[in-house]
Amino acid sequence: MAKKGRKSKPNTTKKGSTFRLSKQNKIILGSLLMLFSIALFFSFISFYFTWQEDQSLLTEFADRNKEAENLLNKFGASVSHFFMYRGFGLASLILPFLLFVTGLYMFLSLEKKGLLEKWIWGSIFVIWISIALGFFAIEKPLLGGLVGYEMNDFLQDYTGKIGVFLLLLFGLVFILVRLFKFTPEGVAKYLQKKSDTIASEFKKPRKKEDSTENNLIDEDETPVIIDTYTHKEDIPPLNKKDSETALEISRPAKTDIEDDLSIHVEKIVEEKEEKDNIADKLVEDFGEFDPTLELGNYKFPTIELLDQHGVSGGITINQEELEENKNKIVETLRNYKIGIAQIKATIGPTVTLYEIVPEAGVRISKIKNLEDDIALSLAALGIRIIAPIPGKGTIGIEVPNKNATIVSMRSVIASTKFQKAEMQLPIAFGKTISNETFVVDLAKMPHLLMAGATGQGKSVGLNAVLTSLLYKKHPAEVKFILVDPKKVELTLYNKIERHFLAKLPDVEEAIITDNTKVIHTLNSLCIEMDNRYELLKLAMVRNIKEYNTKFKSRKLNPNDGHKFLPYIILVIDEFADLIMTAGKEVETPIARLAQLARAIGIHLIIATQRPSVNVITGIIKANFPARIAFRVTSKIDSRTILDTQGADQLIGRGDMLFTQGNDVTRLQCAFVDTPEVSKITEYIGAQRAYPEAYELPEYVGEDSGTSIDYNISDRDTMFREAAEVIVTAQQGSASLIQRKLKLGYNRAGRIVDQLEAAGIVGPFEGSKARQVLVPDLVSLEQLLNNETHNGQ
Ligand SMILES: Nc1ncnc2c1ncn2[C@@H]1O[C@H](COP(=O)(O)OP(=O)(O)OP(=O)(O)O)[C@@H](O)[C@H]1O
Repeated sequence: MAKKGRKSKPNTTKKGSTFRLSKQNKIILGSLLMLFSIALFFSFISFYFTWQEDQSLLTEFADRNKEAENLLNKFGASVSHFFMYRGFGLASLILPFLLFVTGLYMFLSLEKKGLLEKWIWGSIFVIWISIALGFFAIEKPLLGGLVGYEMNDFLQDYTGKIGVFLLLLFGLVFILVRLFKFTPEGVAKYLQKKSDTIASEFKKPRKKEDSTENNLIDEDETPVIIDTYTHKEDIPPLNKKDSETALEISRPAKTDIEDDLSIHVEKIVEEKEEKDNIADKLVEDFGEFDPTLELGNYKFPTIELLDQHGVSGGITINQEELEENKNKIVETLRNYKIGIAQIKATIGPTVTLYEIVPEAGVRISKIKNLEDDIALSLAALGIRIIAPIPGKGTIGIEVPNKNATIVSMRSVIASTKFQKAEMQLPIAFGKTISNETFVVDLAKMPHLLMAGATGQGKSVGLNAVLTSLLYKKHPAEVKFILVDPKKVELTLYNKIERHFLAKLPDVEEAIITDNTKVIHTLNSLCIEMDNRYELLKLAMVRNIKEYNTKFKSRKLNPNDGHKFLPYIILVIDEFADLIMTAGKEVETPIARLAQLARAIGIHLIIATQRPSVNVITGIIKANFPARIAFRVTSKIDSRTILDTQGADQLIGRGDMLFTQGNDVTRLQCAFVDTPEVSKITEYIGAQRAYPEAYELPEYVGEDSGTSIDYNISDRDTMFREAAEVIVTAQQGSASLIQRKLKLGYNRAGRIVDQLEAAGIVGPFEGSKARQVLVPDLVSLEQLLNNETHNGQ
């Protein structure tokens, strides 16, 4: 079929082409016409200047001796005489133009569609112009030519001069309306646009070059009008319409009346999914979901509940001390032949940072090695040398102030930095060495490891974290799970149980002091984590923030199990104690939570006195990038917690190092005393609360086979000795107990099972000896004592 159709086509074209010129002929004829038109044009122009001289020659056309003045000689003189003098005068110039266009059409084999129209309009123009110029034929006969003069004369005989004028005017209107599509509105619009352009240009005459966009519009628009009037054939009528519409849209405010504006796009915006529509309607009717509404009258604790510790008015600078320390540093370094180019001091609350720029050629390691010597010469503890200070190119020597200033919690809470912090879980830790309030987002950390020897400020640090959050967060937004094996540090928070704490169902005390319950809570948290991930998946969001935003805008239906999710913060004080007694049972869920819980708003804060490697294991460390070190007793401990030394050189009492990756920042922890915490919790506790603490999912513990032996009274009489043997040898094998204590195989095996249940050795590992979970006899002592306390 297709073939047929294709075949028939050439036939028809062939038929048509019998009347048409071939392409070559078209080119030949086209170029001939164009050249002829050019000849005519030059003849006509030249005729205008030479017609008088050449007039006499017209009759002697055949005489070859006579030459005409016209550019195209006798031919030019004759043809021009015919068209210009005897014909239409100046209007004859249109003729070469029409011939040229026709020639061009042929030359380029263009569609001849508009050509006839051009000739018709061309002829009308010729007649109109020649009649119009015929008015002046007596003085200038060439203007209108003979035809113009005669026609003018003829018409004047019947209608008079005014009549001819009116007829010509009508002719002009006819041409404008038919050819240029002139309408009164079009003229008005064009004039309006012009005046706008002029007005705007007057307003900002200098900015013309900058506002290229406006210029483009203006420049574009003006020619569009002119184009449509002058080259109607070149631009199809549709284009013209388009350009007119475009004009209206681009200036709706100015060209349209206000009624037109009010019809605008709102209806299109309303076209949304049905689901969103419902959500929008709900939001419209009830407003966004407000999780704080249940405790709508909740009042955040006031700043007055916190005390202003130490001197008010910030740090006092002791000029003498500064000078003295500077001299000592310079002197010590000079003794070792290290010259200083520059020295600068920044006074912090606890330490002053002396930044030195050594003279050229001094090795940094040389200064670093002098740490002890500088400390000796300054006769001060806690000197820390940072060589070089990251990003500064200087060497820092931190020297403790003789009189440290206490950074009160009140000052950091009141700071603008904290008050204006746009963070999900802002924590004001304290102040930096340059006395700036240090605020970080726990949600970004996303978990925090805290270590420090006893009495160096860990508990105060934990309280600072909790206080920060209590000052910034509504009970609906954040929940704490507090694990406090010491039983005294966090008990104050009992008062806010129904506001801020989370607990397992059917558990009396929200604050967990019993290590066995921690395992249940951790597993329960893992279930909560899995549940939350499921909710996030259903809601098709990636994190808790997006989820809660979607829930607030009522796009998630509570009937599908969706609910507002508060952040859950698990705080464990004395983690070492926990891992010693529960080992893997604690480590595994903690590692799991640490790895996965960030997106669903569960954050862990773990504090330990003993930052040894068997407490802060590799797996835990890997998942806690944010770490805080208070003063520790050895360089090894410092390395364990921070991966660098320095924490052993701190001065204690809240002097701490914070790292969240690479940089280590020295901070003075904000001090919040127990009475202050007590006042805050009382203030919150006295307010209306939820009926219950936030309930965590129930966890049904798997009873392991060895748990029967957990009963302390059922233990073998040789249990303690066996434990000591195992811990001393750091080798968990039954044969060792057999040999050392001269026991039978079965009895030794039973004791090993009991040791496993007590968390002293790890589980059975085939041919390998069991892992010993307690590092030394002191820890063992502590563990066994704890057990007896808990057992009572
Ligand atoms: N930021 C601080 N500013 C001033 N003094 C502080 C600061 N932090 C702690 N201290 C002082 O150090 C003492 C011990 O602090 P804290 O109880 O926090 O130590 P800790 O590390 O928790 O000890 P432990 O591990 O034995 O519980 C506090 O009573 C207080 O006097």
